[in-house]
Amino acid sequence: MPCHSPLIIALDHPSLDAALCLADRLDPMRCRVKVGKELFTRSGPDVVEALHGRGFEVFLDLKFHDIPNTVAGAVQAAAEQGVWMVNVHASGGRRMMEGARERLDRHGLTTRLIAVTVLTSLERADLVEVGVNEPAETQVERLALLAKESGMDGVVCSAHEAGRLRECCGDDFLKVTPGIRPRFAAGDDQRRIMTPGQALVAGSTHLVVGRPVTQADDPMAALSAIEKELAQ
Ligand SMILES: O=C(O)c1cc(=O)[nH]c(=O)n1[C@@H]1O[C@H](COP(=O)(O)O)[C@@H](O)[C@H]1O
Repeated sequence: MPCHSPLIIALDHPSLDAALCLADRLDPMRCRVKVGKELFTRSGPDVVEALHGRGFEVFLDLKFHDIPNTVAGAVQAAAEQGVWMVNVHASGGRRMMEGARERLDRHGLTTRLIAVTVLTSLERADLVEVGVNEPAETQVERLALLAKESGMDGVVCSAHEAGRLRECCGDDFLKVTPGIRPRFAAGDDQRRIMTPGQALVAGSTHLVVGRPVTQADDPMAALSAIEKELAQ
């Protein structure tokens, strides 16, 4: 059964056992799960298979960024594992994104393909240091429009930019927003943050939540508290 919740829980755990231990405390009808770089580098495809076996839809968050041929192959490999969603960096450029799209289409793979715009941990001063002399929201909009033109199903952005992207890219274009901090949680290393309720109102289609759930004494209770915030 497909999951209808907008919540994606980031399983940023150092081992397969730790990730599955957390997954076993969650309900696949009430959230999807995200497998990122650390977990995948340690556990490989086994973790994806184990999560599928437990009924979860998986967002494989490896943020591919390389020459077009390499990224197309990596995206295909991810999609062939049956993951629900995979991502690349929009700053890899049009030909990289188009190549990934074309590869999925050619093989009839329906995995959602999205592009990261500007990481939610970056603020103005960080962008200036890497040569981007514009506000984050301007760069996010530029990369989102490029991602849309290049055939992406949506983008990763902060909820602060979701509303503007709804206007320029449409409702159907996915806005997957990390940097979500429920009222009860700390900000950690995130910079462009919002509460779950505010993020949905702002135009996010999916909310990525990690530490506020995974580090909670009772992860399912934390998830319930977020659902309650969303219902308000
Ligand atoms: O692509 C992502 O998921 C991502 C993009 C981004 O801009 N910012 C961001 O935090 N993420 C991921 O979202 C998750 C956020 O985790 P918490 O900060 O613990 O809620 C982490 O797994 C990050 O890798």
